[in-house]
Amino acid sequence: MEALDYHAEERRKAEFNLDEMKIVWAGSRRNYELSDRVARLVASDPVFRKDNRTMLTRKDLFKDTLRKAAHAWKRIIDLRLSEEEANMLRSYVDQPAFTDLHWGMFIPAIKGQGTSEQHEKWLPMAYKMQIIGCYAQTELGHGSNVQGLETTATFDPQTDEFDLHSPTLTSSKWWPGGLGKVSTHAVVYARLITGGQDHGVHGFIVQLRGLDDHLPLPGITVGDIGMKFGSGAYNSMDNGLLRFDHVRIPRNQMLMRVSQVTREGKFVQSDVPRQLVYGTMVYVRQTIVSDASCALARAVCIATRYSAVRRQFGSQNGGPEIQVIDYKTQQSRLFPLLASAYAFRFVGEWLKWLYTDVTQRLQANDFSTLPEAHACTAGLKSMTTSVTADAIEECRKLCGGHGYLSNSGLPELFAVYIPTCTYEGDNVVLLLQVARFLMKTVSQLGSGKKPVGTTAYMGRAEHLMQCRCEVEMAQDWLKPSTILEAFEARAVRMSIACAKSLGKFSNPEDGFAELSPDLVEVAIAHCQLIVVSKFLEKLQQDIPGKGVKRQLEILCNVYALHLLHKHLGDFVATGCITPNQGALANEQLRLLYAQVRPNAIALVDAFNYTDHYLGSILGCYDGNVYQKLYQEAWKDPLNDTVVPDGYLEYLRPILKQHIRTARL
Ligand SMILES: CC/C=C\C/C=C\C/C=C\C/C=C\CCC(=O)SCCNC(=O)CCNC(=O)[C@H](O)C(C)(C)COP(=O)(O)OP(=O)(O)OC[C@H]1O[C@@H](n2cnc3c(N)ncnc32)[C@H](O)[C@@H]1OP(=O)(O)O
Ligand SMILES: Cc1cc2nc3c(=O)[nH]c(=O)nc-3n(C[C@H](O)[C@H](O)[C@H](O)COP(=O)(O)OP(=O)(O)OC[C@H]3O[C@@H](n4cnc5c(N)ncnc54)[C@H](O)[C@@H]3O)c2cc1C
Repeated sequence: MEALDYHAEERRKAEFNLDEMKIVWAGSRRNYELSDRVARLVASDPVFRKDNRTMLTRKDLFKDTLRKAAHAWKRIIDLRLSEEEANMLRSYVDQPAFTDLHWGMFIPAIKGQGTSEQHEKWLPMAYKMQIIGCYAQTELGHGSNVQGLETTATFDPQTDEFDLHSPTLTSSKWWPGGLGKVSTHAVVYARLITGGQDHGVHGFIVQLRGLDDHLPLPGITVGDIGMKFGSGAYNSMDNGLLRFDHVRIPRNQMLMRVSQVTREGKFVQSDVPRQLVYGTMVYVRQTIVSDASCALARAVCIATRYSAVRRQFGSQNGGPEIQVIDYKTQQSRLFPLLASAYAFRFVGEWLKWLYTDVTQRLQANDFSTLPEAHACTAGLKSMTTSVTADAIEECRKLCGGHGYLSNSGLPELFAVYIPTCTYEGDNVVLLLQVARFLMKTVSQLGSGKKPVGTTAYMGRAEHLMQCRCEVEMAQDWLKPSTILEAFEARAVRMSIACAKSLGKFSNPEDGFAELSPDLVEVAIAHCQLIVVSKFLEKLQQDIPGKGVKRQLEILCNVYALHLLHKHLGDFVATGCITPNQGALANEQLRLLYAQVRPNAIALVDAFNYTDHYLGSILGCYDGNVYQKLYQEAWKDPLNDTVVPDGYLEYLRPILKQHIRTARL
């Protein structure tokens, strides 16, 4: 018997080859096949069930997380999965866990900042999970300001050891994931002190718990920091606190790629830039951009599928009501988010390439592209996560009342996702880093130093400052060069205007602080330009499959023109376009939405998410929403009994009070 599919008609409308689009989304046929296989493996395994987790107490949720992590590890070993497959498996398990930090930060920190001897000693144990580690940087008093950390690591030449100490309450490590209850080790960031001199913040490998009894080692106080936002969600993670009372570690546990301390206690700064101490954050910010596209795609998939099932108003002669996806307002809220998911996917792919490139250069002692890699990872992490967090909430609203049900999957997705705007660098703080980079680039424009990479457009500032947009009809906005020039002109004009305003301050730092809200806008304009330009570059590639490239062109235009519409004030105020050209862009946008409409369901099918991973009744593949909602309601523990617990103690006395009152 053929399976019921409420979306069958929608799927028939698609004007492109879905299988080829799935490959574009996955990045390659190989990636598609790998991720499809691993996603199904997880979905079919009862241990990875997650539909009940919002009902669990914190302790039960945490134990469930440990069970899943142990089972995942067993599957990884038994099936001899590669590192890439293992990472995929953990991400499809879809439950924040200590393993994210062990594999995502502890190991990369040792790899990036350790020497080859340190790699040889620590990495084999970490890869086999004989030790489990976390990334302990943030403190109670300081997170963004890494240079303000207070934990000290004082070298003692007598014993050839460092003495780790938390001198104040605010120096307590606070937030590291996996620290609270699991990690046996941590990379701890502390101020290095030798011979009474402070050499700033460096990383140290520190054992926290006994490998036999899991008890904290002498001098170490460690625990969980408490419940976080939402039920379920990030509470599966043991974000922790940590204090040191003169804990001793051997000298060779300082990560010594960037700087060294000799046996005599001499501090040696190698020719590697000190910013490499921040290298793990650059790596993780890059992964967060790709993850943003996944989270956004997930929310959009749920909202799109539900919008095609949900009908409201407009029944004629007893016929069906209108699918809410056919309302223009629904399309104008939903389709830009769909386009953004694809845009973030492609910029994430490009950022991965940039990161790989900078890593190879660093190995060859070429540090020239490090500032750009920092600016790109910081800016794109900030922009994509802010958009995604807002988009998940928008998708909830697009699903009306049912979006607020836990089993829509959206509340939990939101709760898990939103800290991404804060961790790995507060989004505003990171945009200010991008702005610094841009202001520096502008200040060097007259010096003959040609801007390269993502700021190459600034080298054409003279043209971009006075060029005029040539759009006369709505369809003129479909020309890639017209779109690109409008975004470049807006970014360069905003940058130069800010640089000029900064020049009016006698103290540049005062100016930077005063103008920081404008500088944030400049950074956003630059990041949006990067995303638009990388989407356009993607379209230059050979993309096989009937109609696939055409759909991507439509999505790229939707992405760019919705931004133009949203930030019309910037584009018009900087004289990049006229108000009439802005209106034509909006007209074109409406036409584009009509082209997306028949393909919408297939465009979200291309994400290839299993129902398990989506975790949403509203987004399930077959669209059988109402029956599933009805069945699911009966599974709620409140429905275990017809009359609720507490009736006799609390309800009945109130309900019966009129009888007593009447008797009085
Ligand atoms: C299998 C699993 C796969 C993936 C999972 C991955 C990960 C795990 C999952 C999720 C993550 C979960 C939790 C998150 C964990 C954390 O949150 S860890 C803590 C993160 N903390 C931060 O991000 C702190 C943010 N603050 C900073 O980064 C910096 O302090 C600052 C950049 C804001 C400022 O630093 P300062 O030292 O004060 O710098 P400055 O004076 O402003 O700048 C000096 C120069 O250095 C340049 N620079 C700054 N940062 C970097 C960098 N990272 N890389 C390269 N260069 C950098 C800056 O541009 C300045 O350059 P100049 O040329 O202008 O001198
Ligand atoms: C779920 C979660 C997991 C985490 N995991 C880890 C982990 O594994 N390891 C770890 O070390 N840390 C971890 N952290 C800590 C995280 O990295 C920090 O919270 C983050 O870097 C932000 O720093 P903060 O908390 O000090 O924010 P603050 O800097 O105190 O920010 C507060 C406000 O001040 C503003 N602000 C701060 N500085 C400036 C400025 N210069 N200019 C303008 N505005 C400014 C910010 O925009 C924000 O609005 C985690 C945090 C969370 C929420």
